Amino acid sequence: MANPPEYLTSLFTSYAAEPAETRPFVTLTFAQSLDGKIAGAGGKQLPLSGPESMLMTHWLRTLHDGILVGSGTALNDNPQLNTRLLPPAPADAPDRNPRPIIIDSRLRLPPTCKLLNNYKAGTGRQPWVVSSEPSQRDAEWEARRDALTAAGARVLLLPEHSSAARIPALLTLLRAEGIRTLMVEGGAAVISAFGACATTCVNTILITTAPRLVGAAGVGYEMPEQDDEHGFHTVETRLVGRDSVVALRRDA
Ligand SMILES: NC(=O)C1=CN([C@@H]2O[C@H](COP(=O)(O)OP(=O)(O)OC[C@H]3O[C@@H](n4cnc5c(N)ncnc54)[C@H](OP(=O)(O)O)[C@@H]3O)[C@@H](O)[C@H]2O)C=CC1
Ligand SMILES: Nc1nc(O)c(N)c(N[C@@H]2O[C@H](COP(=O)(O)O)[C@@H](O)[C@H]2O)n1
Repeated sequence: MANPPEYLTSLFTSYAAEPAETRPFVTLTFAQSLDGKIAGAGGKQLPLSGPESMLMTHWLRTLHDGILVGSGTALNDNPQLNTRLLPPAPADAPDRNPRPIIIDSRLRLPPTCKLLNNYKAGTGRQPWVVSSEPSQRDAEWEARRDALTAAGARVLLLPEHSSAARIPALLTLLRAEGIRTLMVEGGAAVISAFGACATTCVNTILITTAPRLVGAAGVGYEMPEQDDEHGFHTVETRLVGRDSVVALRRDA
């Protein structure tokens, strides 16, 4: 397959027709177990997605300008967030990788992480690290900023906001920096934070559910009750390999 599957692209076709927005279109997406866990005990990273739905996730990545994770995921998983599982694109094709964006107030992302190594190797875009708490900015923070910048990252500053205003402010900043479409992959705290403002900040929720049970010690997340009046509606339900994939869209 040389292009993303039609059932994915059709989720986003209306975006192109929308007028200029002040925030990116946001897709909140992750893989979970049947009992609603996204990681194992102690945050152990789990291969929940089967090969087919993992491939789908990489196609989904190609449909977004940016891909966002929290510092917890960046430190725990050392992710790559690129599209390396896809068949090679023609040499003259535009870069299909989304820009990795890490929310990391304390700038704990290691300069030796895979995201920065991939950028240097040409297998990923330059990571942006967003620091949002001025109170963290001391000599140590400045040294970490300098080390990350030297390693190739771009460090962006987000003015301090209340907890409820932080995600909207982040989205406004990213749109001003050219991110029109944003895929939010996690982890638990970030999913919960986007979930809490989903009716204004999230356009699409796409959840892959793997047929396994992780147990009570696994890492879960919080979502508000679905409110049909404020419009998240199921627009796709399908089996991808052994996993079920459900997509919800918020009404415009
Ligand atoms: N199954 C799946 O699809 C996925 C699973 N995971 C799993 O999730 C786990 C990591 O989750 P978790 O530890 O919760 O870490 P997160 O990746 O959610 O990162 C949390 C951090 O993000 C920063 N942050 C900035 N703004 C906010 C905000 N408004 N709300 C919340 N956090 C904010 C904070 O860091 P700071 O103070 O540094 O700014 C916070 O500590 C791992 O076990 C990983 O394997 C992760 C992604 C997908
Ligand atoms: N779609 C999906 N399925 C799983 O089973 C997962 N564990 C995840 N995790 C997310 O993907 C990141 C890893 O990405 P790379 O393989 O390194 O590109 C991980 O950090 C989570 O964000 N996703």
